[in-house]
Amino acid sequence: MFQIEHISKSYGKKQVLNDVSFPVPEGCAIGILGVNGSGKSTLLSCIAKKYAGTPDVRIGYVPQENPLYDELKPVDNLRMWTNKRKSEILQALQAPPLAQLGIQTFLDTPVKNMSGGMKKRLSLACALLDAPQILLMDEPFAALDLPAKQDAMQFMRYYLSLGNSIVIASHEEAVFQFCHTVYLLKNGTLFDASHLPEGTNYIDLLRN
Ligand SMILES: Nc1ncnc2c1ncn2[C@@H]1O[C@H](COP(=O)(O)OP(=O)(O)OP(=O)(O)O)[C@@H](O)[C@H]1O
Repeated sequence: MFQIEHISKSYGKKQVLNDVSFPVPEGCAIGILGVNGSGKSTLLSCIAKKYAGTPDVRIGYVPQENPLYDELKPVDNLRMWTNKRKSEILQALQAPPLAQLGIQTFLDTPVKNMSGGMKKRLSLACALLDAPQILLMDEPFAALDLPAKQDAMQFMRYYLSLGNSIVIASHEEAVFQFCHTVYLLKNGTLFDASHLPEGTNYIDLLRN
């Protein structure tokens, strides 16, 4: 089990994260829930920065906005994220878990001609190239239609079944149905919201 430890972040005088720590058990999905501006994206990007290049764990990060270069085709975008050679990337795209994303079906399409769903899949592939054990996903379902959401969830379940873990930041209630642990991020602190009192839901939790 990996432990995320002591993440703090301020912008000027405003403290967004106050010594946030939480465990990431293998094979588990962890949801970070919070209202707009509560610091979800800040938390994921701080985790990605803090543990980049550490020998203890490999972490992949899929930011909210796609990190792709519009003029480039998929393989050239993927090359920006790894030391792998082009032939190794093409090989990786054909093996699980990357094969599940179906990037091979649009290898000749420049990013500027892709749909939102294709861009999301390619962004995910960028984060997965170096076989991370923990995947940080910021609003993974934003702008996806219902079938694409279902495909994304199916992929995430498969990725978890390999013993990997996912930390998801979102305000979509549906995301949390398959999360093993859900935290509410409020005033810079995480509260365990995995077991809601009877009769309450996540919207009540966010409002209070
Ligand atoms: N680069 C920055 N400079 C100054 N303040 C920032 C910066 N980035 C974020 N903030 C502020 O930090 C707080 C947390 O922002 P963040 O984007 O992490 O929240 P969020 O929970 O991900 O929001 P949303 O749900 O709207 O995506 C907000 O008040 C935001 O205005």
